[in-house]
Amino acid sequence: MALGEFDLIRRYFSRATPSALLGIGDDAALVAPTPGQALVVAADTLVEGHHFFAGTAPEALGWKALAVNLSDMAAMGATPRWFTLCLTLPAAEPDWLAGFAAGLYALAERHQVELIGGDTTGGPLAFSVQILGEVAPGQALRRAGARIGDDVWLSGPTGAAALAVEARYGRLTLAPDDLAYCANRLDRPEPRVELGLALAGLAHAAIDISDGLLADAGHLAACSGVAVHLHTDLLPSLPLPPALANSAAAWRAALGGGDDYELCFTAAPQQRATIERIGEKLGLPLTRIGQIEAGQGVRLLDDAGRPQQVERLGFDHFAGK
Ligand SMILES: Nc1ncnc2c1ncn2[C@@H]1O[C@H](COP(=O)(O)OP(=O)(O)O)[C@@H](O)[C@H]1O
Ligand SMILES: Cc1ncc(C[n+]2csc(CCOP(=O)(O)OP(=O)(O)O)c2C)c(N)n1
Ligand SMILES: [Mg+2]
Repeated sequence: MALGEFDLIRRYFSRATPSALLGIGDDAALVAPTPGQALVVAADTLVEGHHFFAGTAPEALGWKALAVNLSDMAAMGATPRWFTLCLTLPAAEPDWLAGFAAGLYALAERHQVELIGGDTTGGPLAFSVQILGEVAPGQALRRAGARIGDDVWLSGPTGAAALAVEARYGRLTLAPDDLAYCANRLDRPEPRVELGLALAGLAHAAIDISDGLLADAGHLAACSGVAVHLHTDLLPSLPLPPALANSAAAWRAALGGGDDYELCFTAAPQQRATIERIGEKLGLPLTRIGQIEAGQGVRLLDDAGRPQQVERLGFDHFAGK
């Protein structure tokens, strides 16, 4: 029996929403933000063929649709609370929908965010999530705010997801174990929500790495009116065999690949010990990769402090089209 639009919503996307005043089923949802907190609002879309490959497991898609939005909450130092989901589907397939919902709710439960509404239409496969969170107004982590002399930090290593993209386009061959690691980083990114919360009020500026380390560090530099100096010898290497981890492909991916959903943030050097303790507590490697200087843009320096020539790297939906 064909699954209708309203059956679909009821069956797969209507779990209880105890933290909302009114959840799914009316013309809109009602939420009451915590008094004194600022509401934090972000949205991100995933489109087949642009953000994910046709045939990607539905669990991974449900997970990632929410993960990329939670990552924006993390980058703001916000507590995520509620989200809406706009689904565009070529067909209503029960197995696919059950998988998508399982991936979505697995991550939602982990971060205690509730799906409170959305929209469902027919069309080419795409998902758009809008997320709502909260932060004490003065504590939000912004792209602006980096100060000259700050350390520049990065969570996790970057580049694995972009290596998986290269492999899936057939431009790179990876051994099965290496592909499994990279594909997991691409399909199931872990949004660094707890890190963002720990950094709120501590870091001076932050951004999540979606378009690539150099591009996103460039956004932080531009918003803060400073230069970001990054040291190639400080960049964390991927937990992959050295021949791959040190390859030109891994290097390009780490600097310009994107899809990492790690946080790049700046903080005063006096905070080093505190930040290292946060990393240990969260079991998340936090690496000091550079510092903030007067000037503009991003500079990449080798181990002798010599500036490296870098091409304009980073993901752009419209560049070159
Ligand atoms: N179509 C749009 N209309 C209004 N604001 C937009 C639109 N697209 C992006 N933005 C805003 O531009 C800024 C940069 O967006 P984006 O690069 O997508 O950030 P992020 O990497 O955090 O998702 C954000 O403040 C975002 O809200
Ligand atoms: C099929 C496919 N091609 C390319 C990529 C790589 N890719 C797509 S979008 C993107 C950047 C992030 O997407 P965007 O919409 O710019 O997110 P935002 O910066 O708004 O968070 C990257 C690296 C991919 N994940 N899948
Ligand atoms: Mg965006």
